[in-house]
Amino acid sequence: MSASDQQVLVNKRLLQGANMPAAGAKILEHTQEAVHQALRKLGYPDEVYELLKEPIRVLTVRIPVKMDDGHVEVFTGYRAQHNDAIGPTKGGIRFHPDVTLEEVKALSIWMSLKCGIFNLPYGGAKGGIVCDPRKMSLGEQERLARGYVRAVSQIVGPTKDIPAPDVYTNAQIMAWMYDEYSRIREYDSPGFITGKPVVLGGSKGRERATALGVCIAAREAVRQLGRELKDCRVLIQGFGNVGSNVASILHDMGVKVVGVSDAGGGLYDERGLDIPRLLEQRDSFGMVTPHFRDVMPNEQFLLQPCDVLIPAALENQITADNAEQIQASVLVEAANGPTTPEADTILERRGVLVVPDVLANAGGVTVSYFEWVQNLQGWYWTEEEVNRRLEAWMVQSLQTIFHTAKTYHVGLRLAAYMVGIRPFAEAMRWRGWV
Ligand SMILES: NC(=O)C1=CN([C@@H]2O[C@H](COP(=O)(O)OP(=O)(O)OC[C@H]3O[C@@H](n4cnc5c(N)ncnc54)[C@H](O)[C@@H]3O)[C@@H](O)[C@H]2O)C=CC1
Ligand SMILES: O=C(O)CCC(=O)C(=O)O
Repeated sequence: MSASDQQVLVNKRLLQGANMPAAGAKILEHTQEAVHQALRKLGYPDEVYELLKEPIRVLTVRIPVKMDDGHVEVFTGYRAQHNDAIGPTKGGIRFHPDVTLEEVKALSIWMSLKCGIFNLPYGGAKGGIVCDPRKMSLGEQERLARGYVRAVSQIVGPTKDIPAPDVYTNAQIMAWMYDEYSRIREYDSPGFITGKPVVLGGSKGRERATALGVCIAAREAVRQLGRELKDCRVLIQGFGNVGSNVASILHDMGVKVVGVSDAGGGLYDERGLDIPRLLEQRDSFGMVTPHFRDVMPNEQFLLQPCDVLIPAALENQITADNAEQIQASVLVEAANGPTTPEADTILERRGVLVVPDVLANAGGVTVSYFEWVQNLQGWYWTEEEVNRRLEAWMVQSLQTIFHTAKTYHVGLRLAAYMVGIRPFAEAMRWRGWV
């Protein structure tokens, strides 16, 4: 990429940054509309929607952190708990400069939908801190992670709300948070958080679980079109926890991965990329393109020839601006919210099969649930057991959504919202809330 191309990208990014509150509000609005539509289709009255359209609890916190140069920086963080009618709430914590309250609220609703689809005994939650960990030392990240736990400690816990990793957070950050929470409570509490290192009670298989679920979803979706995944060319946007593990699993399955990208742009080779080499070169923030000169802008990357496109980065990547030109016939949403509603309409008209995020990427929270169960029992499973259960739960949930879509003559996204939201409406009714 030339220096002027890079400058255009930087300017675009800055502009996107300036628009973040509006983008977050739009995501929340669209999520609310979809939840409303699903509830109406199921025949629930509007008072059910009134309670489900916003999280029942949201906490905004200010976290002072002593930076390495001695000055104190104050970070803003959020925790949104969507609904606790079924059980404690559950969902990841994101460290990212573009985090907004509205985005975190929408993400908490999506977490409820995932838990509903997979019959997990949880409601959804999500956390976020407005920060850029790529520009912070490990010590600064640790102080921020511990400060966040102190700030939200009243509303989280193994029977209240159980966090996990998300964008730019990982097993190390979960370990610091677990340690801080255990110190505050004065007892060891591994069930407080999932996605921990295995030696601290993390589940075997959790690190790859989201990606494994995505690959199973891709395999089953392609079969719906009468094809096999091993005969498809796959393009993956994002090379972090999810994207890189998707690439690794597909490579092991003998599938040709023709493109991968990160925040710096994309790499494409129609003969298939050397995935093991890219995995070795990738850094802890999912960057691999700095090792290459022939890097294309992300906008161009998404339009490259492929059969299956797997967005595994951030929201709003497939939009009305590029949906007409996307070449894939199957799109599997590994990221949360990668497709805008306008793009969804275009893709549906074009006959592209879209497996929605709340179905495709819920392997992560499913194995987080397995981790929590193992922590509560003190009885740990082998990786084979974890993967076998995940495979069975994924296939069952995919079949349920395909079947619901056919029965109600709706698209997969609306079917997923219907299946995901129904348990909350029912639980609230039994409890006498509505
Ligand atoms: N980690 C998990 O278990 C789960 C993650 N997800 C979702 O999957 C997505 C990715 O999450 P992780 O892999 O955990 O995050 P990560 O922080 O490990 O990786 C993010 C990747 O996206 C890339 N990226 C950032 N901005 C980009 C841009 N503008 N264009 C292209 N690439 C860009 C980064 O360079 C990096 O490769 C997010 O939407 C997350 O919410 C969903 C379910 C579970
Ligand atoms: O593992 C979890 O509990 C939540 C993962 C997550 O944040 C997500 O699915 O978006």
